[in-house]
Parts: sequence; C-alpha cells; structure tokens
Amino acid sequence: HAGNLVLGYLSGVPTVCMQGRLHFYEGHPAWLVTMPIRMMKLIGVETLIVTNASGGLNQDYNSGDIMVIKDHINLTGLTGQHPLVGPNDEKFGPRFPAMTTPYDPELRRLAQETAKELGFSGFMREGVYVKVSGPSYETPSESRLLRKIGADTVGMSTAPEVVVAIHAGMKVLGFSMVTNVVILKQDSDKTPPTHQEVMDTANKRAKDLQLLVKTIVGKLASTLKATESAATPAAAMLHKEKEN
Ligand SMILES: O=P(O)(O)O[C@@H]1C[C@H](O)[C@@H](CO)O1
Ligand code: HPA
Repeated sequence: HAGNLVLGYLSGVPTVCMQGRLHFYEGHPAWLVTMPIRMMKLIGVETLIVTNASGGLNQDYNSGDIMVIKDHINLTGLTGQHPLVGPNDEKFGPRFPAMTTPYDPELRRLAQETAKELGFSGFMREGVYVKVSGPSYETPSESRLLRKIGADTVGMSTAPEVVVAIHAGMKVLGFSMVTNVVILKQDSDKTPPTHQEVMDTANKRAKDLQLLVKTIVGKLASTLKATESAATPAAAMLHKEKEN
C-alpha cells in the first residue's frame, strides 16, 4: 500500500487515484478510513471504482480471478464499526441510507462486456464480497461461516468506502481480485496464505485490471460526451469539469 494520491487523466478523463488505502487493521477508525471518499465527493467525483485483493471462499474461484462485486456483506459495519456512526452530515446524505443496490447494475454490465471484449472472460467472475477486520487471515471455521452466509470472496477493506460513497450519492463499480484460495478444511495440507502471495498474485494480474479499468473509464467518458448532460454520472474516481 504505497499511500499515494495520484491526480491526473485516465483515458482523457480527470481522475483521482488512490495508490493504496487506509485500513481499520492499521488502527484507523472507520470514519477516517473512508474520509478520502468524502474528499473525492467534495471535489466533484461522481463515480467510484474500487479494487481490492481478496481470498476466494467460493472454491470454484482460482487465484488471479477478477470478481465484479455484485453485493457486499459489511461484517464489521453490521457489528458496530460502521463509518456513518456519529452525527450525520446532511450535506453528504441521509441519516438512514438504503444499501439495496450498492454496486451499479449498468456499470457491472459494462464491466463484464468490456472484459469480454478484452478476452478476459476466462478469469472474470461476479459475486459477493465480505469485509472482515483483519489483520489475521481467517481460520477454516471462520471461512466456512463466511461462505455459508453467502460470500464468494473475503477481504479487509472496500465495504466501508462503498457505504460512504453510496451515502453521498456516488455510483460505484467494484473489482475483487482473488489473490489466494481460502482453505475451508481443518488440517489441510494446503499452504496457508501470506501477504507475499497476495502481493505476487496481485502484481501478476495488475496489468489486466488496469487495462479493464482504463477501458471502462474511456467508454464512460464517451457516453458522457454523447449525452451532454451535466448531471450524467462521470467515470471512475473522476469528476465532471467544474461549471464556473
Ligand atoms: O486494500 P486491500 O483490501 O486490497 O488489501 C488486502 C487486505 C490486506 O491489506 C492485504 C492482505 O494480504 O490485502
Ligand atoms: N482473507 C482476508 N483478506 C484477504 C485475503 C484473505 O484470504 N486475501 C487477501 N486479502
């Protein structure tokens, strides 16, 4: 997690890119972990593209697969470490925001269509991400629990940021890269996960994910130009031009 905030143009579109993020397991409270999302909102970002590294709970998944996130289980949020706890700032959104469709169906469709065009179908998935606290990886019993509650991948981030983005009225597209297949059986002879394995797999697949995001942003930008509507959501972590 390099910890850089990179501002520039992606496919010709003004973009804010976080190279790494804050995590709860580093000791940061949930509101601080998600503060960059509010900062993006304040400078005009309308669409957020989030990525993460995750463990594959779904045993059909392979290391290196990219899962379009269909929904999430914010397990730490459900159990009290919720980023919107505390006084609500109505400037951003309502006290009780709905989370019925956190990951935009049209963006998900566009992501799958683009992946197909790029020849990525063989490693594309669509499923549910569960957010845990970390920093320890899960025990086999914990992993079976997470699988049983409906999760396909498990990781230590993303859901809080997405909750804050949805609260603030942003559109969200999410990708979860499976960097290790989670061990569900006790006394397995499979190699336990390590952060090195996570980084190595992520690095191997990084170029594909970068190309996918870049192509999607390009497509969103041309849609924007074609519709001429200032209210139309822009692309990934990017904002519409200021109108002054
Ligand atoms: O920021 P993400 O969720 O992609 O990073 C994951 C969680 C931990 O930092 C690390 C675990 O190996 O990868
Ligand atoms: N569990 C939790 N977080 C992760 C994993 C995992 O197996 N892999 C990458 N991030």
